[in-house]
Amino acid sequence: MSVAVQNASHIPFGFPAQVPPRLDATDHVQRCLAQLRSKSQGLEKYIFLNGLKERDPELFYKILITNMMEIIPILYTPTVGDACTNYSHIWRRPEGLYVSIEHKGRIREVLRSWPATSTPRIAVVTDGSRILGLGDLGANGLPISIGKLDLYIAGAGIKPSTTIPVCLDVGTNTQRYLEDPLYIGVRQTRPKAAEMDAFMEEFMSAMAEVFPELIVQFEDFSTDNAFKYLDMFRNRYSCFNDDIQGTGAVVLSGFINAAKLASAASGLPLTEHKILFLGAGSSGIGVAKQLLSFFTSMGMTVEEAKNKIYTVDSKGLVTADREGLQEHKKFFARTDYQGPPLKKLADIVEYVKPTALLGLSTLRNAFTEDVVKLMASINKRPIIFPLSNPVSLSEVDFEDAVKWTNGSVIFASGSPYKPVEYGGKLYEAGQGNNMYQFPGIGLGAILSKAKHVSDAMVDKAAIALAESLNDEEKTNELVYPRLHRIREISGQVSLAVIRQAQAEGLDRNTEYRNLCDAELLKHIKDKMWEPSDTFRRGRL
Ligand SMILES: NC(=O)C1=CN([C@@H]2O[C@H](COP(=O)(O)OP(=O)(O)OC[C@H]3O[C@@H](n4cnc5c(N)ncnc54)[C@H](O)[C@@H]3O)[C@@H](O)[C@H]2O)C=CC1
Ligand SMILES: CC(=O)C(=O)O
Ligand SMILES: [Mg+2]
Repeated sequence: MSVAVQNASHIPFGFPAQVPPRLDATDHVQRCLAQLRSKSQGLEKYIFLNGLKERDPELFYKILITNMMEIIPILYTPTVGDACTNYSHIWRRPEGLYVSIEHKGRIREVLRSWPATSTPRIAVVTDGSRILGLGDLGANGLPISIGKLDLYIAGAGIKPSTTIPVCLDVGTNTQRYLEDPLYIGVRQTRPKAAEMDAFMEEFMSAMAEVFPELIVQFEDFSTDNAFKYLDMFRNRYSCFNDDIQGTGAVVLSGFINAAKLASAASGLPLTEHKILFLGAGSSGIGVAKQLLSFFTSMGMTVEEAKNKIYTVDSKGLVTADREGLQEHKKFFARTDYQGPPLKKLADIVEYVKPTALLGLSTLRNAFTEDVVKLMASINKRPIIFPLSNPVSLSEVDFEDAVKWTNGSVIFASGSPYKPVEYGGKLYEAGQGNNMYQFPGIGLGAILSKAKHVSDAMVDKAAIALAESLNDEEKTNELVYPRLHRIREISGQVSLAVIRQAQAEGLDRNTEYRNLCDAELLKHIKDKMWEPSDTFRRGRL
């Protein structure tokens, strides 16, 4: 092997660096994995991977794509939660786009400074105000945008250079960050609604002007703003909200598969299921709306479908007679409950007798032993989905759910759990996380150049995911496909999204209209970016 000389600018005093004579690309993958595995803490692994991505992005993505089960929990939930919480302290280099409240009036200029080497196609945009279930992390929220985009790249083959991770640095209401001398964001509290709305207007119109081919994914905005900005922008720009729509779609699809398993055991038709949500925020209400849309597509009236859904917030069962009820909670507020407010979850489960209990509350261990056992006494196969992230906020741990239901639980969680052995059988947890949806929704929107991301496109994405289980996964009673198939799944989701965009005339790229499904699927797969296998071979 020839020995090349690298002119690496980080070598002190300008000495040229030399690649060792026996450096082999395949061995180097193993070397990097060994270095990663030698670190005991999740955050150290995150920092290591981040450094690898800077040094050798092709190698980083190769390792990610070929080791998803191991790497995704580091770059994404749960470890990305630690990375965000500590971002001001672990920050090493610029790796995304910060648009600050101080840039008001000149946001276009700031966007134009983005060093794009390809036409930008997808941006994940957070304002850091509700990162996972960890609250207002301000400018520390950037790693969530980066992590989501790494999933776009690994899970749907989006070309890295076409992605833009964005954090809107508009302040934080978290006192410990405002007092932290190393905090990297503007040191002020969040603006009032009118100022924030004007900022968002300028930002979105600048994004559309500077990056006309771009889809915007809103991520981890606090509840009110999540709903508000989706409503404000969804018919004007190509955008969607991952926490409302992506989560809605992924949980609907897991619910469909879980309900089939539960109904097979109980004989109860799908239309007789009752769903209880702990958490009535952006994701809880997003999922409830997606379920409503599914039930109505099965022939139910809106009232009948709504009647299947119960929501609970920090004050208990959400009822219409409650004073000062927030706007987004009103639609699903119950009008049929008479009696003193129901506050305890066990009492609410006793009253509702749900077939499915879904947690999007950020409340660790909210599904207590008595609640889980009650679900198991009401249902032969209780559906229990603790969906809050990261895993430290999960409403119930997988092992407990299996044990307390004597193995009858149908389980999916927001963050990953390892398989559990119980009574001589191995149980696998599903991962009900929007990562199964947004890469395919985004890819479909990018390829079709969708004018908007419609509700029907999201509905179709959910059904495509539900139908993507293969025979092995069905035999093992999984409710989501195995993660290593994510590219294949994203292809199917993307196909469904493109077809729906065509049906609604939202596809600005009309070239795919004449392709049959098999041809279009092949085309989608051919479009997926792959890291080069050479990894810097040119320099080795
Ligand atoms: N698995 C997935 O793909 C996703 C999971 N999530 C997770 O869902 C959680 C919630 O996210 P959002 O809905 O956006 O947050 P949010 O702040 O909009 O909503 C939280 C809801 O939980 C309720 N809540 C809080 N404390 C409670 C208590 N003690 N008892 C009952 N209810 C309580 C609140 O009243 C609110 O309705 C987060 O942990 C987030 O990471 C969010 C999106 C996707
Ligand atoms: C998964 C996700 O989007 C969240 O927890 O916010
Ligand atoms: Mg989110």
